[in-house]
Amino acid sequence: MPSAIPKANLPIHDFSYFSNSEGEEKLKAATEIVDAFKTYGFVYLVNHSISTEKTKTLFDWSKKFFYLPYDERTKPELLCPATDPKQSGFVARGYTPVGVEKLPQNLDDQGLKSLRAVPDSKDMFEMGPDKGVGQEREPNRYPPDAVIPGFRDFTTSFFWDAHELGMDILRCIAIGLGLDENYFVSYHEDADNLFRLIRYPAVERAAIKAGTTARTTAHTDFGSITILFQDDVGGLEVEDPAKPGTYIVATPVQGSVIVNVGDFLMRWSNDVLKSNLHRVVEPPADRVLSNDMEITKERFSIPFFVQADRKKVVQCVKELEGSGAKYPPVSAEEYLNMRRKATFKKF
Ligand SMILES: O=C(O)CCC(=O)C(=O)O
Ligand SMILES: [Fe+2]
Repeated sequence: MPSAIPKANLPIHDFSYFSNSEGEEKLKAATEIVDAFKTYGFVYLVNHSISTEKTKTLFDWSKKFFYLPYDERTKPELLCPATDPKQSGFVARGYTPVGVEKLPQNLDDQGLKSLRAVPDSKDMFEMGPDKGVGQEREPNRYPPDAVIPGFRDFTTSFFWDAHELGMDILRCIAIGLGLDENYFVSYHEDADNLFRLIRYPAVERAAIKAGTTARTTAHTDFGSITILFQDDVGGLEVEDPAKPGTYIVATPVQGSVIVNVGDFLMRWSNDVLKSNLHRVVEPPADRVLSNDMEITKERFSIPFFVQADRKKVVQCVKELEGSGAKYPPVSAEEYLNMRRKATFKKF
């Protein structure tokens, strides 16, 4: 007997119903998950292929990294190239200090300037694949093994577990949309994904409330899908499609991953799948350290951005065209570079 599915404010599904079934059963499980992506753009999955134990160990490694001395994290060879004005690439690898990335809500947003005036209070460590075109284009930037022994091996192994889970989810989406199960997977052969460890430092609650600092302002993700691991602090919210401008609290659910559709896949699906706005706000009151200042707890989260092979050109899926394709063909490279360019402060 599978155990009861925990409760959440957004759809939550037992992924083993998809992974461990065939035929009609599999189709039913996939259709339910795809329905959630059509409506909310977000779904929680429990009983997926990555164990709670391994995820917990990943968070332990993330803490170890962010607790390294500041000088170790900010060595020039470790800093993300996108933070360096002399570099032309927009490739995320290595360490990004607090205040550099600002996720825009919308590329044409008139308010982008004022949004950017409020720094996102977070720092990040990002990795790509350890082999293949993604690695050749921009090698990973790790601290020396002597500084944090085992970090590189563990995160590399986790990268491939998350990639496999991503491919299973893309199969599920394809089946749920009535397509060949490898329709999307065949555009993700390079595993050119982005794996991001985030630390939101403890901040004054009043500052988040007053809007003088933010955790992550409202944005959509760029890629195909995002698989998010979060700790138990909370703060993630997803826009309520029934009431735009209001948000649903995406409470932490142990052992789950939160999966969301990115803009690239939304475009590719001719807007059948929804890429939805989300943000990270102050955590609930009980996650505030009790002292005079009301400092919110430090929060750790780990998104894994599944991204398509850069050279492949996608056009709106024929079967989803309805009364016509809404977008011209685009290569993943063109699209992702365009989005990334708008993300970093210096550009
Ligand atoms: O920290 C989180 O929970 C979400 C982060 C996020 O949305 C992102 O990095 O795109
Ligand atoms: Fe996001």
